[in-house]
Amino acid sequence: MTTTHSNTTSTIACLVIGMAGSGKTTLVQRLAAELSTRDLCTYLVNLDPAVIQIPYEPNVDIRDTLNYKDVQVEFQLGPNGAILTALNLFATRIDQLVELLESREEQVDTFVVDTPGQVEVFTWSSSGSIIAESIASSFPTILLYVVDTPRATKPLTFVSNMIYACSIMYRMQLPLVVVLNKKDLVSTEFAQQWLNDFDTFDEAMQQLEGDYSSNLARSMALAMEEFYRVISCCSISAATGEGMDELWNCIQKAAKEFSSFRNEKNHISMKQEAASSEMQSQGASSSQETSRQRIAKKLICQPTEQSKQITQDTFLQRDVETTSLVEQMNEEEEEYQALLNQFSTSWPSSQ
Ligand SMILES: Nc1nc2c(ncn2[C@@H]2O[C@H](COP(=O)(O)OP(=O)(O)OP(=O)(O)O)[C@@H](O)[C@H]2O)c(=O)[nH]1
Repeated sequence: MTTTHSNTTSTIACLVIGMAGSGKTTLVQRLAAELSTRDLCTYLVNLDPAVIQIPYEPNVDIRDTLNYKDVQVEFQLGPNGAILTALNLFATRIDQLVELLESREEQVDTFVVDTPGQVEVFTWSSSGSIIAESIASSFPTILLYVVDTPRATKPLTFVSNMIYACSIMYRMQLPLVVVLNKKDLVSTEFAQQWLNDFDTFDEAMQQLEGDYSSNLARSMALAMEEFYRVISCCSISAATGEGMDELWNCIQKAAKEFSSFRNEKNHISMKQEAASSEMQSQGASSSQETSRQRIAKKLICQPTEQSKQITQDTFLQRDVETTSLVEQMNEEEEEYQALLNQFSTSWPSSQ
């Protein structure tokens, strides 16, 4: 590393995640190169144990401590199981990684962490959460969710990708930047429009009118509007370097939002703790109260005849439909009561 730490902001940690082949590794390389032209120093961490070649020189490489092939043989696992196990083993040493990063904080502007191609291995595993949470306990940490834009030009694929991004953000409780990659291959304008304006997305969906999946996608896109409001989005080409200014701005903005995400999280857990101690002091009736809330959630999440009907109707009437869903819940008091009894017996009273 030839560059020096700017000392203007505290060191930001970026976790680069995304579907296989979306361009995560290329982005890590590009980001390091771009930031070095601004005299900003990056520190690169590779957490993909199965990658054979990477186009950058990582400062920390999971492959130095774990041999993915040995893990596969030793634990008799398939490729994905071995990646997950390697990550689990690495997570047991996460304190060492964090100590190392902390010791570099003075010299480094940005830690960039490359994650396995199998996105679910990192984002849905305990080890992924442990690694992310440990880094976030020491540095403002953000998620860069890389989208393979040429593969997301169909509304259905696009919305599936966004649902994934949304679920990761809420699971990890970290600010997320959607990075629309490969803009040298396809214009990313369509995606920006779909993110900013539901009507444009709806127009695209009208070509699939009547198809069950199109109704589902519209329904999902509507539900995602809130998520779209809290994320940042930028268009880049990791291959050519186009859009890197915009990306760096988004990273800095997201890092500033990190503390409010954390405060929100603390706020939620404090509220949960307060609710739980109140429940304990109030005894069994409160525990039924909580079960009731859980069941209400369950009923809303389950596809009912009513909700199936909703997916077939125009969403202009969604408020009316939502009201009737609530009414239906009230009508289903009998089923509700049966579920309540079932839950009251199967859930421990402390729940
Ligand atoms: N044209 C173009 N190709 C890109 C871009 N970014 C990445 N690629 C190509 O996309 C392919 C996958 O890129 P990687 O960086 O390996 O993607 P990845 O997400 O790290 O892949 P996995 O780790 O296997 O999931 C490679 O052939 C890259 O050269 C881009 O902005 N434009």
